[in-house]
Amino acid sequence: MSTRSLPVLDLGRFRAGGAERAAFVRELRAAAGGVGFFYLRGHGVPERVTRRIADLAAEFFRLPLEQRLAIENVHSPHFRGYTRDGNEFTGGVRDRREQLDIGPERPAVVPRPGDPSWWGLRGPNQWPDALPELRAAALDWQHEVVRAGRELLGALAVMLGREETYFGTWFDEEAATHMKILHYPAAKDGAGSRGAGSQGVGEHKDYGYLTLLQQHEVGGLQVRGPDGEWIDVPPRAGSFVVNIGEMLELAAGGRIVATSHGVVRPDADRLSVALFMAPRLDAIVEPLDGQGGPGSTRYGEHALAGWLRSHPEVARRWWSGAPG
Ligand SMILES: O=C(O)CCC(=O)C(=O)O
Ligand SMILES: [Fe+2]
Repeated sequence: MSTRSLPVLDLGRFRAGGAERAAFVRELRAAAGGVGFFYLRGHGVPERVTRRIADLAAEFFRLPLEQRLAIENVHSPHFRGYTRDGNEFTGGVRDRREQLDIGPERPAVVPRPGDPSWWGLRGPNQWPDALPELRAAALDWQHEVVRAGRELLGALAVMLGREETYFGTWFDEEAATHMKILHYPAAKDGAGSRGAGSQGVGEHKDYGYLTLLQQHEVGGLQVRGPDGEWIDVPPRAGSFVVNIGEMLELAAGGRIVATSHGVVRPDADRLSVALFMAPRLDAIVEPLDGQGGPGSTRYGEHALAGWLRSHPEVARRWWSGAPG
């Protein structure tokens, strides 16, 4: 285990312009091109919004199991809703976490012959009847964090020598933004360090562009450093943890990296809320200047493959004919 810690970047400096902005872009280059993970403050998301979602997340996971299961994701072809502890897989191994997946609130696409299957990811969410205030709080949080994420994408574009609006094309109102509310139950069996049975969520890379993560008091998140060592990412009040996803690594021609990370089972209950900034499902993500890495990728195909891998029950029930 490494004792190094991740850099803390202040997005307010980018907004300030001039020398501050230039300094921010330099720090961003070092952070995004180095470990690929950093803390972000100065993001402008009000504390009222982060506190509210934290409180409601805790309340949601305290609801009786049958109320959580009333919105289980097996009822949704769009992988929306609740996943019970142990029903998600990473690297073929069961994760020990429960979660609520919330995507953009849109009507399902009525499929026509020849339509690509990934359009089926579009559709409505499932919301808990027993906690009606969660809907507004989640959408409010999402709205605020997306605003910060867009600003950061603008800074990354500048860092890559492009206009601030460079990534905007695929991030219009059809963008496949996704939010996940997570609970890692305390490991009562002492499994909370790396080794057999310690997987809160297994080692993975995120598949979109950027992830902004709000963590509460209990840690457990670890990232792979450049030398393969695990670096602890403890919660920092008022900061989000940001990491680069696979599609942004591709879009940036490999100049910034998507870093592997995972969560070890904590010894006390851990809550986190993640926002995955992702482009439209029909986006064709291409390397900047045609440089480096694999060729262009259709985001919808990439995202669907990930969902099918991690949620086999939903895959069996709704997607048995889909390419996988
Ligand atoms: O809960 C966390 O801290 C990380 C979650 C994560 O990496 C993910 O869901 O992709
Ligand atoms: Fe992740």
